[in-house]
Amino acid sequence: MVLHGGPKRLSNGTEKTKEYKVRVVCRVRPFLPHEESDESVTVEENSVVIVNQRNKSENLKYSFDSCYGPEGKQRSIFDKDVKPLVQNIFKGLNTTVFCYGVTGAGKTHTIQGSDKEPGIIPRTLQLVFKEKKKRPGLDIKISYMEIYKENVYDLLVPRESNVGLSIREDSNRNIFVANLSEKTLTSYDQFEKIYATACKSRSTASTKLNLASSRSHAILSLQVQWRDEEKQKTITGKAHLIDLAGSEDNRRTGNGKDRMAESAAINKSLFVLGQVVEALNAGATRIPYRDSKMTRILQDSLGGRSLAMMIVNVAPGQKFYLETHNTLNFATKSKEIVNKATVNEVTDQPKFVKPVALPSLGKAQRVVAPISHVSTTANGPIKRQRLSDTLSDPTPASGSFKKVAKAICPSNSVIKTTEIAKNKKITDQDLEQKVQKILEQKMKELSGTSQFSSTAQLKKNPQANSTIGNSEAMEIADLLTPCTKTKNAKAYIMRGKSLQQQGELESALRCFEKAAVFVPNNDKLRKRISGIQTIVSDPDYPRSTSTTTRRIFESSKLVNSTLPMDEDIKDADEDKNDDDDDGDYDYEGEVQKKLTNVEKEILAIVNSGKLRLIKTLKEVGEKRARQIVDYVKSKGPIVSPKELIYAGLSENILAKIVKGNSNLIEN
Ligand SMILES: Nc1ncnc2c1ncn2[C@@H]1O[C@H](COP(=O)(O)OP(=O)(O)OP(=O)(O)O)[C@@H](O)[C@H]1O
Repeated sequence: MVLHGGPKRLSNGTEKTKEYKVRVVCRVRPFLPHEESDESVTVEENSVVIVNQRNKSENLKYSFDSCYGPEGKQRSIFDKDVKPLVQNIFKGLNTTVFCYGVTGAGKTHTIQGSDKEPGIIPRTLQLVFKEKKKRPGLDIKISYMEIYKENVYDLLVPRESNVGLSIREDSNRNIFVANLSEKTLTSYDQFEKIYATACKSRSTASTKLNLASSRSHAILSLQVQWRDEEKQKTITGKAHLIDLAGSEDNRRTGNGKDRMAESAAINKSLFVLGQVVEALNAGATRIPYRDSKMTRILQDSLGGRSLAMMIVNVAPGQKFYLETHNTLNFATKSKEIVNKATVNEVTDQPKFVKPVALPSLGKAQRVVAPISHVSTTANGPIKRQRLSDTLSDPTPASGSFKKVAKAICPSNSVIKTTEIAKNKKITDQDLEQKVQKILEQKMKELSGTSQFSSTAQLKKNPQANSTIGNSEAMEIADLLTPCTKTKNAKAYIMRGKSLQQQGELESALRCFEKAAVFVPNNDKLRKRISGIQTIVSDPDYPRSTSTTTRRIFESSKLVNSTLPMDEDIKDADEDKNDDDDDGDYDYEGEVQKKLTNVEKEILAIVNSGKLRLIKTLKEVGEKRARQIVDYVKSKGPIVSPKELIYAGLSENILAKIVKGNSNLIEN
């Protein structure tokens, strides 16, 4: 059943999961003192009406769940729309509110507000502290981050000690940011101080359209947790309050060089957001969440398990017509997105199993999960499980350690569950070693001979294992934890990379093929393999000559084998918990199919990431080549030359590059 509208319709019953449409609310801000007013945008009940500038006798009407005109007050929006949604955190649900709109449309005003007119974040915290008066046991925590130029930064730590953080996914498919700090709050005053300091750290700058324009997406995550003694459960609710950076037209914002890179990152992530919405509405099997950090973080809020509300901020006036039109169209499409709200409950651990101390687990497990609850149990089927995850949450619903151990151990296993449970100081490394032992024992049993190499040997020298056939290797891979699979894949990829650099393509190919056994869904790796296969199967491939000749031959056949290696490794990393790419819809493949042969050649040269090679392209001088290299280095291989628009190249220049290099095919 799909419920439309707001959380009012969420049942309180025993059912833990319900489908919900994203609630979309529109807010049109008043004219600012320096703006010339007109009547081109008006609000009628729950609709926004704009005058069609192409045919002024016509009006375009957009309907939403709620609409607020210029007189709309912060309090009304909160009380009528936001509060009913966010108070679902006291039922153990995840909720998200995000503001979307063009630069200067009022997003920061709405979500953050000012001392005189507090916005959604301070009001939500006031609500939570009011609730704490009724439930003193309520534990309140916040984290606050920004995504600036595609890097994630912690806004609760001093700017100078800030390093970019990684986004990860746990075995329950919850997205979280590794090493993001969180603060436990005991009073509203404490929150105000922390929040005021954090807001100052956020990246803002002045543009022609907004004196204090936010140059980043900011995400405040609030977590409330309490114990339900009656049900013997710990319940967690989360609210993610998000101020997206504004989409912008660089000609109108008057962005100079400094602002351009920021603007490219902002526009790209908002473009991907549009693609995510399109893909969700089209029912595509692959949703491009991973194409930007912001959509990756919003994954749970768009088509995920969070109750979500989008506030669409609109600037009034004819001069914003195009932006308003685009924003409202986007908002209309977003109304169709369906999320599945799930209660975050963790049943008490059985008395006879001692919990394993959290600090003894791996780094990524120790950090707080600001985006989704890491150890929820009512989140639907668990696809793959890390041994360490199981230990951190040994509840029956998430699969006990015993179950996992049994799956990979013979009955006379070297590890006993009780031994693990008793041993509070067990580390990930200990676990890996123990698992390795079990695997070696299992492999011996499988082979009955010494021709089976151990995984430890495989790691040290991936090539040494050439006697293992693929089916046997796959059998071994099946026994491994996702983490071990990734490690093995990485070892092979690294070895392959080094061999490829030495011009030993055939040996490199063997390594990449072995890596693929562990990460069979890694598309980039598959492409690399097929690229190398094409080269080595070429009758002219100079097999027995010097490595230099082979390298020259390879670079003359610029194909997928030249993808920057880190991409495969990154993918191997992500592969461990990800089934997204198993889907039938291959977004990158689809884009590449539409490329002309010249575009494909240009793409291969660009993706080589080599300055010297890129400079050989006509219309690409030193400066442009550097822009391209920097972009490919930071973002990985691009899928179409058109993507270079985000590297700062204009559409005109791109057209010239494509035209100017048509000889790449003729020659
Ligand atoms: N509802 C409102 N009432 C009064 N003033 C408003 C309202 N909304 C926005 N403003 C004012 O408009 C200006 C721009 O708003 P704001 O900074 O919130 O825009 P933004 O969408 O966050 O822009 P950017 O994406 O550039 O950060 C600010 O001076 C803000 O105080």
